[in-house]
Amino acid sequence: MTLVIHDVKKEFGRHKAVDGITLTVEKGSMFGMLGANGAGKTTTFRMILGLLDPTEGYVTWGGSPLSYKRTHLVGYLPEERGLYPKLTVKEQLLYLMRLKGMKKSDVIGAMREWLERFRVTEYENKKVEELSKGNQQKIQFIASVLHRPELLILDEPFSGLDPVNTDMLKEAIQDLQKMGTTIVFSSHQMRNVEELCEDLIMLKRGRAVLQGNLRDIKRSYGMKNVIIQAGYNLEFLNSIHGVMNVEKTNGGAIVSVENEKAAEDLFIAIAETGYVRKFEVEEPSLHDIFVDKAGGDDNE
Ligand SMILES: Nc1ncnc2c1ncn2[C@@H]1O[C@H](COP(=O)(O)OP(=O)(O)OP(=O)(O)O)[C@@H](O)[C@H]1O
Repeated sequence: MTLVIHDVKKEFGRHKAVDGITLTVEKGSMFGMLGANGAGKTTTFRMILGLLDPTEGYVTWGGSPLSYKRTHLVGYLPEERGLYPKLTVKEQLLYLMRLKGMKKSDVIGAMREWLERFRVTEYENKKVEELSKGNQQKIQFIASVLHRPELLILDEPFSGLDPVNTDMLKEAIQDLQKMGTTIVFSSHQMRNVEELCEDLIMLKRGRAVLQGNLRDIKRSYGMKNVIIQAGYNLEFLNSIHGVMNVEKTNGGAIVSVENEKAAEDLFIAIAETGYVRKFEVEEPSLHDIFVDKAGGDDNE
């Protein structure tokens, strides 16, 4: 089973929310969908799920579109969390999983395993509205995976979770991947994306500004960070061609450069100036790449 998104566009009136995205997600992989607010992530998820029809192009899972008839194949954690506040956790999960065609006894068994895993067994018979936001989110996550979907779509799964719960959820997601689930998720927390996914797409105004394997992207990305330790003021480096930013640190600076050539020029400049205790060229973080590519308001 492969998820295929082929030259997909979605227009709302004259507004192009998604403007020609093509990507493939192989079975069992974890794929990151990144982009600033309004870049088109949720709209793309809704088209994958068959909740929205593309204006152009197509989306398929295992060769055909996901319609309501194939809803048991997919799990979805929507961005706007939508549980029924007056139902208990058990009633809620029973209701949602019956819609997916699951037997009551199977739902109860799987639910108890998940509640235990997320350390919330005491909430089984509590109304959803009585739970904290983070715990509601755990329940909603459970609702998206209880029926063991082949394809799991997670829209901002970590938002609103504390660090302990974030780690718990991360582990659960990784375990699902190990079991063969194909996972597509969005997150504004780049650290989580770096930890979890191998491949990604970065959207800006509905278009891909970057796409591919995360490690390849980092390696081939021109921009680098140079970590320097030297006992004198390094602000003069600002005037070197290709230097984007000089951030002072304790005993030195972190200098962002446009390419490796600029790093070389830096090296020569400071070696001529005085003693250098440390000079290290680092690949950019995904955060740096995001700000460089998907941030800002320019029309690249
Ligand atoms: N039903 C709709 N009608 C009109 N415009 C819409 C509709 N849904 C989304 N849009 C617009 O499409 C664009 C993309 O929205 P989308 O929700 O896909 O972005 P996103 O990347 O998920 O953003 P965020 O990170 O804020 O969740 C936005 O400009 C949004 O206003």
